Amino acid sequence: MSSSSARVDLDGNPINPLTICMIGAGGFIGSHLCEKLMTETQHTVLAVDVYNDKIKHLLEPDSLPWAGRIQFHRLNIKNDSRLEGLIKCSDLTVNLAAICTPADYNTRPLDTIYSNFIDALPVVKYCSENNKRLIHFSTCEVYGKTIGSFLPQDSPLRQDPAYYLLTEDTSPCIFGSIEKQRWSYACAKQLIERLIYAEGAENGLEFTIVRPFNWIGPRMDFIPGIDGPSEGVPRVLACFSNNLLRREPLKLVDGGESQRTFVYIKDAIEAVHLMIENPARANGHIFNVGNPNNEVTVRQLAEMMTKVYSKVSGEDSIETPTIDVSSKEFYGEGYDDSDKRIPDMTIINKQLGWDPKTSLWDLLESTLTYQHRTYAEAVKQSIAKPLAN
Ligand SMILES: NC(=O)c1ccc[n+]([C@@H]2O[C@H](COP(=O)([O-])OP(=O)(O)OC[C@H]3O[C@@H](n4cnc5c(N)ncnc54)[C@H](O)[C@@H]3O)[C@@H](O)[C@H]2O)c1
Ligand SMILES: O=c1ccn([C@@H]2O[C@H](COP(=O)(O)OP(=O)(O)O[C@H]3OC[C@@H](O)[C@H](O)[C@H]3O)[C@@H](O)[C@H]2O)c(=O)[nH]1
Repeated sequence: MSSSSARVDLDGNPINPLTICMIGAGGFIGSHLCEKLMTETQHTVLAVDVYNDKIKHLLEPDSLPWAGRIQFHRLNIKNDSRLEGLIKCSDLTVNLAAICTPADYNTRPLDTIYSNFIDALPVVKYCSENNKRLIHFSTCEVYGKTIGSFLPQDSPLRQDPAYYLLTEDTSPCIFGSIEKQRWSYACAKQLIERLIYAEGAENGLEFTIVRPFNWIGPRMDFIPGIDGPSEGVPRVLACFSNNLLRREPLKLVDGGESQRTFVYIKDAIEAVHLMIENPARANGHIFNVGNPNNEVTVRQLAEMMTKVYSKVSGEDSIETPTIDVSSKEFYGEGYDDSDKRIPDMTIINKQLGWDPKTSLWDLLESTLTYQHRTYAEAVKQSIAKPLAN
């Protein structure tokens, strides 16, 4: 659908075309957000990233209906003076750039802290100094562990939502000790949130902070040895997809007992779209964006992915579909985990009327269909190659 000038916001006001500086546009979330903005709006995107593989289909050929509304700028925001100019000539900046894979948090803690805090500082400063609106991507991980996880195992209070529901304005943020470097990411994200909030309070920065709760879907991370390093460890969707494609057991870290709520990327992108086009309702807010109805343990996720993959690939599952590994073996020293993450949806529902729609089974079915179509042949060839040599 192409938009017309008749599009209106949630309060009935016409939506004017915006120029959006999107930093990290070449990543998983960025690629879906660019796609949405190109196909359903008249906004222009200045797409900033060091990579563009995931948005190549939007950049060429020149005959695409949105040609001229998306420009790719290959730059590293760590050290590029062009950044301020791009922010200055935009109405809005969306900052997605970050190191955000848990395998990096305890093995590259310095890069993680620099990427999530230091590198975001100039973005906040340029937005504040030039009176530009900022939508900054934080994380659900700022909540850390739940209060409930510190109660005795048999305490009935563990069942009380007050002890596990994560609410933007009231929940505490509970991290592990300093040598649990897993929390360096969460801590850096929390400090940049606090800085953005302070820029709003002292200097009038118009901001929105997004806390994503495990958004998943096509183009998430990479398949090791196919479109990423063989030894790389992506997030769980890609790890399990890789295992399924290679017909290997899925590895359950520390028994797969941690719980997550997964939201379909396309539902989540709807929420960001609403934030972009409804500044009066989104400015000054922190929003959880997740799907509380899609809660599973990691073990249940593995079991469901195994079933769904069998259905979409037509292959029977292997005899031992999962194996247990310790977190030390899988991630190395200094790993720790969030126990449970249920987003409170009250604020985003009240401000933007947003609710997630897609069930976990349905989102896995469309995602694993994509994974199978995109990677199965390449994985088969990469497995066959060493034998042929
Ligand atoms: N996907 C999720 O479920 C999730 C959950 C919580 C938080 N987040 C946050 O959302 C944001 C986007 O996440 P994603 O899943 O799309 O990750 P991603 O890794 O796919 O995308 C991040 C993009 O930023 C780019 N980037 C990083 N550093 C850069 C730099 N210095 N200069 C230019 N580009 C740089 C990377 O090349 C990458 O394309 C991150 O801030 C992340 O912390 C995502
Ligand atoms: O092969 C695997 C991979 C992962 N896991 C487990 O699966 C769970 C989810 O792991 P993910 O790699 O998807 O990442 P997490 O949910 O822990 O954090 C992520 O989500 C929030 C974002 O801020 C970050 O992008 C990232 O930190 C963890 O408990 C992890 O230990 C496995 O059991 N096996």
